[in-house]
Amino acid sequence: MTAQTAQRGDLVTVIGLEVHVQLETDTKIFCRCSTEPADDPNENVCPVCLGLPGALPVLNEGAVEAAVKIGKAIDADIPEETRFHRKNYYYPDLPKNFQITQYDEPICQEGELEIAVEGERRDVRIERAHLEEDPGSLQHVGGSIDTADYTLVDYNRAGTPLMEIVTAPDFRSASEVRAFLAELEEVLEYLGVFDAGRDGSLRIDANLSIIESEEADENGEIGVDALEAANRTEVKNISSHKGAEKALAYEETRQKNAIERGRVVEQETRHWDESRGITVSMRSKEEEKDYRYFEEADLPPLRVSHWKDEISIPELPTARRERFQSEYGLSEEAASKLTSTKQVADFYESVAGEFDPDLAATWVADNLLGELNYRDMEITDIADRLEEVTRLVELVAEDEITAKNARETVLRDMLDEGKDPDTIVEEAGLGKTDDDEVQSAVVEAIEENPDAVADYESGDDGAINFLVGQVMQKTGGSADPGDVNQLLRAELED
Ligand SMILES: Nc1ncnc2c1ncn2[C@@H]1O[C@H](COP(=O)(O)OP(=O)(O)OP(=O)(O)O)[C@@H](O)[C@H]1O
Ligand SMILES: [Mg+2]
Ligand SMILES: [Mg+2]
Repeated sequence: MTAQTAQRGDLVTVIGLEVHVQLETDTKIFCRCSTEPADDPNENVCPVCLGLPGALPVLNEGAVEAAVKIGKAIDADIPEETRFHRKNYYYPDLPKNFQITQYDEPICQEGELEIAVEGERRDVRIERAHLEEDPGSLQHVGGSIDTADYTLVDYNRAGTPLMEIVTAPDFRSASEVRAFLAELEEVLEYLGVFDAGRDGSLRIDANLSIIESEEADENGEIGVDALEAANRTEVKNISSHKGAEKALAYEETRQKNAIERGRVVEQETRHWDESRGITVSMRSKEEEKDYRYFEEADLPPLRVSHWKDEISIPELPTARRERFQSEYGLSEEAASKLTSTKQVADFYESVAGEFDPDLAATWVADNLLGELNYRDMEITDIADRLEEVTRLVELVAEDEITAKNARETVLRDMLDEGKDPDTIVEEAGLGKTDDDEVQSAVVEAIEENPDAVADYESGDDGAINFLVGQVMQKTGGSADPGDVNQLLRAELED
């Protein structure tokens, strides 16, 4: 970082994230209540997740399995043994007045995640990732958190398994944060431990501080002492990538303005108010000692050392992206699109295995994803119809229908009307017309349009397009326009 520009150039933005990921398990982390979205508030609850006195937690094996998968994916150290602690705080979303979480022996330590920023790859360090229970959710009625008339409490969410992933303060801009969140979500979905479509499944606390560039060394690196000494704010209540970007941009400007005016940035917890697009001060930052962490005596320490050998994870997006380029000769852009979710990548590979990889790429990346996107759908919405899509690609590969008809009629009707490709081809008469029929349409078009023929013969090459149009009309659009063009020219030569 060189201090060439005045004032603002002298300040470095430092960001670290705490990302709370809801793990996809059937039941909650310490009881057997369902994690499915419920119709009514306080429906999926029991003495354990309501925190009634005397109720005892039992750890959900599925949550630990998911945590180990995440640990392997971020190349974290998974210790011999992991423990749970009580983090004490008083707030209505948590009826026990403590949250069962992990403290100094979390299930994952010191991992990393590779991201690409402006074409350059680099690692973001993950300090730790630990398991904990989600608190209940609060609904503020008649305003925001600081202005509401009253607040309703819903414990359906209480006890949903969470993985809190804590990054090192390695980000220097909101766009790096965006790249990280996108990559993280992709990885989590590949692992099958997370559903991005679920409301509130990813919630972010964003920590931001502004540090004078004099604190940085010649490589722009800022030392641990300076990072620790800096006053940071922690912005809570961010539930989307967009929200994170906006909240960080707001916070960056707010802190820089304060510094430029000679004011001190308070170390505090702030709340992101999505509807107003601002962060508001909530409280001074609580310190570790405020939480009176102590060991959760109701849960014995858990030996996890052997789990990592027994649990396997699939090929991850970055590796798969690279393999798609080398194995199928795809561009980086196509490979990225085709690996954006595991389902898309798996489907691409099944199609590429049967037909030409390039044709498969056009069909999956451009046609299918394009039409799905237009309809606000995902590949998972047509999971049971992928065989039909493969059949459609086969019809094109075997030259039974034109690519244009396949794309513009068959695929669209498949998605809009739920019919299978063969039925659509038959009903709409899209099967490629046989050569005789095309040939006689060519002869007819020439006989019926002497003016266009005369124009063509006197050197107006454009007149051929009119004749092509006539033939296409006669064959109901099922002839190949390029072939028709050739046939017309050949016929007119004679
Ligand atoms: N100078 C800094 N500027 C911005 N972020 C920082 C800075 N120093 C540390 N951080 C980030 O702050 C976060 C600290 O999270 P951690 O969960 O360890 O502590 P906490 O926020 O105090 O605890 P809690 O879980 O109770 O919120 C990390 O994401 C880290 O990268
Ligand atoms: Mg934290
Ligand atoms: Mg925090």
